[in-house]
Amino acid sequence: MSTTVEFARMNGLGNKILVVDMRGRPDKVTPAAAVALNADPHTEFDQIMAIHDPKAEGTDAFIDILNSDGSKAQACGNGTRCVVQALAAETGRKVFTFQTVAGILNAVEHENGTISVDMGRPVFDWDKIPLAEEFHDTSRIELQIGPIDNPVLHSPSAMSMGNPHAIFWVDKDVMSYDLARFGPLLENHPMFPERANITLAQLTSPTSLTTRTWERGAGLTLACGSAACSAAVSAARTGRTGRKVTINVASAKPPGTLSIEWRERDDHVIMTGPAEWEWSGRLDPSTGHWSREGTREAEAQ
Ligand SMILES: N[C@@H](CCC[C@H](N)C(=O)O)C(=O)O
Repeated sequence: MSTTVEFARMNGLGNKILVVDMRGRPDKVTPAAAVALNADPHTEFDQIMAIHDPKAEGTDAFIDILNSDGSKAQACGNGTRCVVQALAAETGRKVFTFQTVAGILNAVEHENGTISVDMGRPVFDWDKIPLAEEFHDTSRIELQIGPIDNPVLHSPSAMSMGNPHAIFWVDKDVMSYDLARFGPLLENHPMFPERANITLAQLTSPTSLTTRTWERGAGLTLACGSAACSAAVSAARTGRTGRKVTINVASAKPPGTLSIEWRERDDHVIMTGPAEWEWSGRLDPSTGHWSREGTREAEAQ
């Protein structure tokens, strides 16, 4: 078994993704390798999407997801679109079914290059999100940050999109909040026993929102797909919008949007947006040592 595997540096609206091809091997990308890759400015990332051989009949691959701190994530919308684009380019196929620890995901690449992922059903039960306290209605839970009589952020919607999310609705530009300061406090708040992804959302029209996210295990990111799905669901659940919205991801690079539909017939959330390949290389999944294909840098590594 070779010590190195192929990987691609990709992004979904700027969310930094490493797609690692682990097919045909029994080992995994280790947390130590993830931390080492993230420590290098050339390979720093938000999530690793490790593609493994399928474990269940009818699926194309098992996807193992790691955050940049080496922890595991159950879902990654932007990363899933990157995996679809990589496998579509390799195989010429357009339709894929993946398995993750959170369940089965169906995805399709459209003629215009955008990719739709069926992210499944959101979960609202407090103990499944999970929250530390019982809430009958998780569309608006008791939680606030800032002065007690004038909180900066308060009453988020909580849900699981496979992974835990808290959506704080704000009236001002999402970029005007000090999310780098509040993000870690809220991610690690005792209310979230498995930590949480923290999103600020602003309603910009009856069919559009702007979002900005502090990711569990990765920090401030340029974009987060499962957070955009959660914001869309929260918007519909709290009566702010209908079930189809455009999400303007505030810090996306290049600027861009996601279309989200919380489908009426089965409550599945369908996310549609772009993915972009940047460069490819090889890495050692146990140490994170890497080389870039076709460059001198590769030989120097
Ligand atoms: N960037 C992702 C979400 C990543 C997972 C998250 N950090 C977690 O630990 O739950 C996306 O696009 O959904």
